[in-house]
Amino acid sequence: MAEAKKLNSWCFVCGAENPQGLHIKKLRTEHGCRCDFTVERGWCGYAGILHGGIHAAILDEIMGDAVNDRLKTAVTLDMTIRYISPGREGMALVCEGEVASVSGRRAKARGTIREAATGKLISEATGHYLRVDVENLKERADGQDAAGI
Ligand SMILES: CC(C)(COP(=O)(O)OP(=O)(O)OC[C@H]1O[C@@H](n2cnc3c(N)ncnc32)[C@H](O)[C@@H]1OP(=O)(O)O)[C@@H](O)C(=O)NCCC(=O)NCCSC(=O)Cc1ccccc1
Repeated sequence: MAEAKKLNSWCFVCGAENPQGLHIKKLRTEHGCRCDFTVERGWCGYAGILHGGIHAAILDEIMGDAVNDRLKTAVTLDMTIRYISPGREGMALVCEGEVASVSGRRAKARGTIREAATGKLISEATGHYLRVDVENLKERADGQDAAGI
């Protein structure tokens, strides 16, 4: 548990130690995971509209956390996002994720981002995840660091 916390403490989405991070606080739900957040100016791209990459980062994190409840430690293999309505600077949003299916080491998850006040759908995603051995993942990353990759 302490090791998992250490591995996540610099997470771009939820890591408390990352000064460049989004500092999103996640909550377990009956069906998976959720977070509530407000769009900051620095998260926007064009004209005060939430950047598509930030949608992706938050959806991936929330779906991944829902999957981790079932597969322990998984990584994203792929994800697909539909951007339905712009998220705007200052808008309060809710992201929810849940596991759609599990088969062996693999899971499929789905997630949504909605406007908190109205429930209006802002974006939705599906993703595939694969259970991995954390130590192997860490060793691989350390090896790449050593090789300057
Ligand atoms: C570890 C692995 C995914 C697989 O490598 P290895 O262990 O060497 O195993 P191998 O290559 O043998 O494959 C095993 C099986 O998987 C299949 N398969 C493989 N790739 C794909 C594919 N792309 N798409 C579809 N399938 C694929 C492959 O065909 C094989 O299938 P088989 O068993 O023969 O039927 C490696 O490619 C990797 O590290 N990728 C980067 C992942 C990464 O960085 N993700 C982002 C960071 S996570 C995050 O940020 C979010 C988060 C937040 C919170 C919580 C959770 C998540």
